[in-house]
Amino acid sequence: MERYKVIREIGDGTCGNVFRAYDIETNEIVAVKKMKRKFYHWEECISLREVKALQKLNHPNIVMLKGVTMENHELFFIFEHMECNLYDVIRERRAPFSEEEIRKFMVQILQGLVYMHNNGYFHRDLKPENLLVTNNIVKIADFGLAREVCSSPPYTDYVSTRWYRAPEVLLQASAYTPAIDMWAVGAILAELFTLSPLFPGETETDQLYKICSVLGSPDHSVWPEGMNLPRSNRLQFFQIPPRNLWELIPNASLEAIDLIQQLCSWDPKRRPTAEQSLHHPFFNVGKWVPRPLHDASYPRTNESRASPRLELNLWGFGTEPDDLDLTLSLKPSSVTGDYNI
Ligand SMILES: Nc1ncnc2c1ncn2[C@@H]1O[C@H](COP(=O)(O)OP(=O)(O)OP(=O)(O)O)[C@@H](O)[C@H]1O
Repeated sequence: MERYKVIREIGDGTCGNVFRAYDIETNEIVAVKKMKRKFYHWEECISLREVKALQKLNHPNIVMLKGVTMENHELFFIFEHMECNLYDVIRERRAPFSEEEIRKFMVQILQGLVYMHNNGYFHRDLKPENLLVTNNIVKIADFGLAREVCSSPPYTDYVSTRWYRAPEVLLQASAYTPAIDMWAVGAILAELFTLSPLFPGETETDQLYKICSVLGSPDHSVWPEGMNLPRSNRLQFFQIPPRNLWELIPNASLEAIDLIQQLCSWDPKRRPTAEQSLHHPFFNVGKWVPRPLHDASYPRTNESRASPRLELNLWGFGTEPDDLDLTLSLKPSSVTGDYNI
C-alpha cells in the first residue's frame, strides 16, 4: 500500500472505511476502501460479491473498481474517486432541486441500473449514500450486497437500509427480484423533490406503517402474493387509506408523481423496470420530436395540432408510439431537457 498516500477518511460504512488517497504511480486521487474484516486467502477476497460484481460491470454510471490489494490480512479496494454522495448533496441543499436537475440525476441512476440488471445483477442496497456524485455525474457504488439475478433463493443474509427497503423484503419473501432496486429508486426520486425521506421508518414494523400511511394498506386486489408472505399479518394492524402523493410532494409534476407511484407499487410485478422507467413521460416532458414529413397522420396546421387527444392513457407502458403533441400540451410549465435514453 506504499503506492497510496492517505489524505483523509471520507466514509465509515458497515463493511469498510473509505479514504481519499493519492496514487503516486499515476498521480491520481483515488478512493481506498479498507475492509473491516480480515482475510486470510486471496480466494476469499476475489470471491467477494463486491469484487465479482464490479469486475464485470463497466459503465459510466457505476463506480469503477481500479484494483484490489491484500496486505497483512487486510483487504483494500481502489476505486475512482468521487467528490461526494447524493445524501450529502440532499442534506446540504437549501432550496428544492428543479425538476430538470432531478431528471438529470434520475436518468443516470436508471441508466446504471439498466446496465446492471441487463448484466444479471441487482444492487439490493440503493440509497442516497450509495450514489456518488462528481460535477453532477452520478455513479452507483457499494456493491457489497449485490446479487446475481440468477443466484438461488432464499436470500436470508439481506440487510439493506430500512428506509429504502421494498415491502417484499420487509415481509420476508424468500425470493426477490431487481424490482427491489426499483422500489428504492421511487423512494429516492420522491426524496429528491422533498429533500426528506418518503418512508423514514424507525423499526421494521414502523417502516411498514410508514409505507401504509402513504400508499394505503395493501389487499388482495393490489398485491395478491404479498398477502401470503411470512410477515404479512403485520399489515393487518394497519387499515390505512392512501394519501394523495401530490399533497406530500407538492413541487413534483404529475408525471413525476405518476412515476413515483408506479415505482413504489406494493406488488413488485407492477413496478416498471429501469428500462421502462426511462421511457416514462417524466423523462419526455417538453421534448418535441418532429415526425417525418411523409407521415400522413402528422398534423399539418397549428390548428389541428392544438387539439390533443386527451383521453389517451398517458402513463401506461403500452406498445403504442408516444403522442408527443399530447406530452407537450399537457405540461406547459416544465422542463425542456433532452436525454440520451
Ligand atoms: N469511490 C468513492 N469516492 C468517494 N467516496 C466514496 C467512494 N466510495 C465510497 N465513498 C464514501 O464512503 C461511504 C461508505 O462507502 P461504502 O458504502 O462503499 O461502504 P460500506 O461499508 O459498504 O457502507 P454501507 O454501510 O453503506 O454498507 C460512501 O457513502 C461514500 O460517502
